Amino acid sequence: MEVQKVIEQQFGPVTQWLAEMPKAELHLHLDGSLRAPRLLQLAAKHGVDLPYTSVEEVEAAYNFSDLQSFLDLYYLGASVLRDAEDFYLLMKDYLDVCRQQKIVHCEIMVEPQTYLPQGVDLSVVLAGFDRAIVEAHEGWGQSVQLILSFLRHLPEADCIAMLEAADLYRKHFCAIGLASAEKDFPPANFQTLYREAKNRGYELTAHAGEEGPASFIRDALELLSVSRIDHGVRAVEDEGLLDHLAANRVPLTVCPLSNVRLCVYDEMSEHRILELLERGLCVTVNSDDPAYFGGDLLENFAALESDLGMTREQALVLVRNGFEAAYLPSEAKMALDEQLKEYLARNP
Ligand SMILES: Nc1ncnc2[nH]cnc12
Ligand SMILES: [Zn+2]
Repeated sequence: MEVQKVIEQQFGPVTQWLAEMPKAELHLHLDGSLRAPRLLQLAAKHGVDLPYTSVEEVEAAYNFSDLQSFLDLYYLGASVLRDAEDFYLLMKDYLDVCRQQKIVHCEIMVEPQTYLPQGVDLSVVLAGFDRAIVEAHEGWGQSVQLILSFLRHLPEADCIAMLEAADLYRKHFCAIGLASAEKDFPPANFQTLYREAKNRGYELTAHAGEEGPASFIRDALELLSVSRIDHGVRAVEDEGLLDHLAANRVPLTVCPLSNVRLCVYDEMSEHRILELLERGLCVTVNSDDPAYFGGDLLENFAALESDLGMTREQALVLVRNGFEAAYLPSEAKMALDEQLKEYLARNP
């Protein structure tokens, strides 16, 4: 079926309006965009033994009880990525989604520590990524930035060693981030890493307040000096923090489908994203790990429309927040706003 028909049948009117609207996605782990068919293809190519043999078996396994139960399969999946062609295909598949869903600017989390057990060097990873990024940029003007994301279940010293190894490739990354298991690995453990990254001129973001408490969001802001928070939904537990986030327009890159699939909320109807929006926080919508959580960016917006009654006005503010929160110079943000204005003039 052609894409337009699928959109009309699957989505409500607000999401249909969003489908062709220029948008940004700021919270996307590239390993989390590795879909079952590609996963199986690469596993076969490299002779990697996985506990599944069909797309159906892979998707049946994606039934999570918490963040760790997801991470176990996520790192297993990423272990099939071995050579530059694999990384090219991984990036190309996601950038094709960007083209289909009108994600005109994306900021993608890359986690080189994940590939070290397989002996894959950052130069191999970036060679594959670069080829796909150049093709998408030249092909349809895709704007892409990479975030060098660290794994917080590993010692800080290992993260600093990776930061130093990435010095050779500094120009490829706009920011650093901090991902993986949150509860036992607080922001306070990574102060030297963040200080070193700041000295190198990186923008700073970190996952905080996904499974961890609101105090981790405060700590990420105060101890790590981050300018953006990935997830941050548990800020709702701290009124003073909500006031601070709103007053300072600190962006939260929220991932609704992820939060339900990882049991942060039992149901989408319990999600608080629209309350945060109405309170003046700079919340944005993102897909996190779309291959695992049942939807790309547009499906995340669709869930807000169907389960929370997101209005057109709210949808537009969420899209504008995505541009505001991007790690882009102001001229580039103005160009995105211009594209949005043109779309709105044609599709009021
Ligand atoms: N939702 C998530 N939280 C923490 N680390 C992640 N890595 C990939 N997805 C993640
Ligand atoms: Zn994430």
